[in-house]
Amino acid sequence: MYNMDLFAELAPSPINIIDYDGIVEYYGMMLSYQQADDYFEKLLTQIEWKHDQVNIQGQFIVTPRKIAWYGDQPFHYTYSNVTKVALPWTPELLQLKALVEQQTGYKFNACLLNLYHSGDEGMTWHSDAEKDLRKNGAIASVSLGAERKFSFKHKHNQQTLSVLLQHGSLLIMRGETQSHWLHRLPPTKKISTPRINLTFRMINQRNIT
Ligand SMILES: O=C(O)CCC(=O)C(=O)O
Ligand SMILES: [Fe+2]
Repeated sequence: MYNMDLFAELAPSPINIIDYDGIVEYYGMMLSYQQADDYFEKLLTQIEWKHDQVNIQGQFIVTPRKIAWYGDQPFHYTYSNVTKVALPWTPELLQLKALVEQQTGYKFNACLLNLYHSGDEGMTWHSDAEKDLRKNGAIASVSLGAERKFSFKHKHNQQTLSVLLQHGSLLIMRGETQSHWLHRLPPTKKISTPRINLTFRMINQRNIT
């Protein structure tokens, strides 16, 4: 019998967003709408959200966006010149991690979460290639809440491509994507509701206190 509460069926094969210099696969909805709503509510209240602190060209900036960093061990993760230490997994994060690993076939040992309170908040062009991350490791991105546009820009030819990240969807960036492409979450006036994003990552094991 078809059960609406089961995890939504994935497209038989994910759609590749970029055709060269890396692989970005959009799987569409990984969770049913109800499950996505439930995870959104739980993560919103249970995650230890903190405003992100970044240091850009000597300027210490506190972002309106909130973040959290979780992992198998107290991994250190430094980006924008600020180091974060991973908190232990929550049950919901472990469930989502297991699901993502099952769907993608990759293993992850840490997760960076972002909370964008509205369309006013986004993330500027960057690639996720810090030395703490496994080189060319896969990064799996789960989206919950407001549907937002996610864009890629090639570092040399400036080609730009975008995908809409649905509530409960899964996207994976792998291969040489981070070496050749930047990505961003553009701010938009059209959206006033919040979005949570989880990026499951593979941190090098030596990055422990
Ligand atoms: O919010 C997103 O979809 C992307 C977040 C991102 O690129 C990051 O955390 O590195
Ligand atoms: Fe990123």
